[in-house]
Amino acid sequence: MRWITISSKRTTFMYFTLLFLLYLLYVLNTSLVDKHVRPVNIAGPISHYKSAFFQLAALLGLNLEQGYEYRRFEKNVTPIKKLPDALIIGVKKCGTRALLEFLRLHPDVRAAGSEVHFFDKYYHMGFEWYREKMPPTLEGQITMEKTPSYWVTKSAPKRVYAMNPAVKLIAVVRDPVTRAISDYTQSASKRPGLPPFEEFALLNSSIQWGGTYSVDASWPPVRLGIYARPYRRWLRRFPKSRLLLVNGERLVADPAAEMVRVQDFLGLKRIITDKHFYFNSTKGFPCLLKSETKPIPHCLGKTKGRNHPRINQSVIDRLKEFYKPHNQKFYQLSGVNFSWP
Ligand SMILES: Nc1ncnc2c1ncn2[C@@H]1O[C@H](COP(=O)(O)OS(=O)(=O)O)[C@@H](OP(=O)(O)O)[C@H]1O
Repeated sequence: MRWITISSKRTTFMYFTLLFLLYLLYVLNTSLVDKHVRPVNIAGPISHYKSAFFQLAALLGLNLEQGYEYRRFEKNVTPIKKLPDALIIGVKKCGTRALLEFLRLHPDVRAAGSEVHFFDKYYHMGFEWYREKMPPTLEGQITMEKTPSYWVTKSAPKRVYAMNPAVKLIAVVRDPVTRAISDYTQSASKRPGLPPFEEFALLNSSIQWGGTYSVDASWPPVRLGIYARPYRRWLRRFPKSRLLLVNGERLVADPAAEMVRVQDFLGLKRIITDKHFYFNSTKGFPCLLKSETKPIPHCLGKTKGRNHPRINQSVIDRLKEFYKPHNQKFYQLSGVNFSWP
């Protein structure tokens, strides 16, 4: 009789220990999965129970998996399309494509290949349309998109904020004089016979006040180099800490260093390093080694890194003078001195 009591106590104890272990494994299993980004489906919760059960069985020395994959540390296996977590909002001709291509080396970044133009052209299509344009991402990966015209779209800050007030923003900036020439070079490549840069940059009858030229600030390639105005507009909606300014010149001279800043800002592990870049002297720009182990060289296409026409030095000097106060304003607002000449 006494033996039966002891035996049943032991069984009850074993029973509760097993239940406790099962519970513990279930909690451990579910805590490793972020349910927020998981699509709603019953397969997820069921798989937690399954794996907890198999783990418990394994602890007891039994192999009951019979072809089931061991899923304890597995992240979500169903890629889903999300609205962007981060955006490259500009600036046109400052190296936005290069930045996106560099970021794509990171395994935790997925980006839309082409410019989506949602916040400037297609906002009326709605967020669901926008989400569909995004690549599928796994849990832990961030979704990105780049459209440089967002920088100067007046309604963009408000619209982006409506999508996600916690979104991270990146703007690449470069010396506005070189940026203007780059912008013109792009137009000239599409329209052979376009009058020279100087004719657009300076106003007609521009020799005033004993030889000083007057800059045409309404010409888009010139106007776009006044960074302070759009920057201030973005700062009305987003804190400075959420808008990273990438130095376009450094992105060419030392891409790895600039990518450290970008990865830190996006909360990514520092995976993109100097091992991913080499300087291609024919192209005159850094190109990519797509994988550290099996390096595949890759340069940006022909439309990136074009030869610029030679511009009259006096026009360049006049543009530099023109931009000086605007640059100072921008340095003041951003707290960064880009030292553009
Ligand atoms: N690694 C690398 N390879 C090639 N080009 C590079 C690179 N890094 C920065 N850049 C500079 O990027 C300029 C084009 O800028 P964007 O990509 O922002 O142009 S666009 O607005 O998307 O049209 C492009 O301008 P151009 O030189 O006038 O072609 C380049 O100066």
